[in-house]
Amino acid sequence: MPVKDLSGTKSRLAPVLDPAARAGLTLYMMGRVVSRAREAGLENVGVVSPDPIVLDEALKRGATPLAQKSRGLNPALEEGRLWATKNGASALLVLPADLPLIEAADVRDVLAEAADGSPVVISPDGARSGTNALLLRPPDALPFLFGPDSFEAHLKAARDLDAEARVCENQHISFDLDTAGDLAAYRGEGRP
Ligand SMILES: Nc1nc2c(ncn2[C@@H]2O[C@H](COP(=O)(O)OP(=O)(O)OP(=O)(O)O)[C@@H](O)[C@H]2O)c(=O)[nH]1
Ligand SMILES: C[C@H](OP(=O)(O)O)C(=O)O
Repeated sequence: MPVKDLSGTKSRLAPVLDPAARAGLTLYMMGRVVSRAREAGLENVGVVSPDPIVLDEALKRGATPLAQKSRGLNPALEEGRLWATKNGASALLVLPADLPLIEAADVRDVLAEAADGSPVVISPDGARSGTNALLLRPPDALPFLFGPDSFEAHLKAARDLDAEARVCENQHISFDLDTAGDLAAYRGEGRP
């Protein structure tokens, strides 16, 4: 799980939340995603971040803190991938921190999609433009192409590599909390 520096996190929410609230929201969401991932039975959860407060929270939640040395999301994920392969992982699941509706059953949904040996499973965001979960088996099955239109980019990379990619449509995973509109929708669900 990649988590940005708390001072820069959730910048699209700046019009509606002050910096402390954006940091608090990020810590809350990441802690929750770590716990749900562990509940789903993932053997090892690693959190890659340059932020010591994030890494401390990761440790408290039972994840392995990975101090990010590079800059940017995809390089951060490469650091996570290196950690996973060094530890003998047969598969790697990338989950962002900002999935406030995710439950253990949703994580299991993604894992189940790969149960018959499919090397790539992708869960898109609600607009089908972003990638909200990416399961790779083995961990180097695809390059990381997070950023604008990453859903299509990951599908294309799989096609180019002749790797079968499954799409896991999951309502909870499709909801990433990015904008003021997302925050309003989240609050509308009666969430804290
Ligand atoms: N370690 C690390 N994680 C990142 C980086 N950039 C984004 N992330 C994480 O990647 C996931 C998706 O991030 P985004 O939605 O692009 O960024 P965000 O900070 O949540 O929101 P914005 O600032 O509004 O883009 C979140 O878990 C982020 O914390 C980075 O440079 N390093
Ligand atoms: C990084 C990006 O996430 P978003 O910024 O769209 O939440 C993506 O899904 O590739």
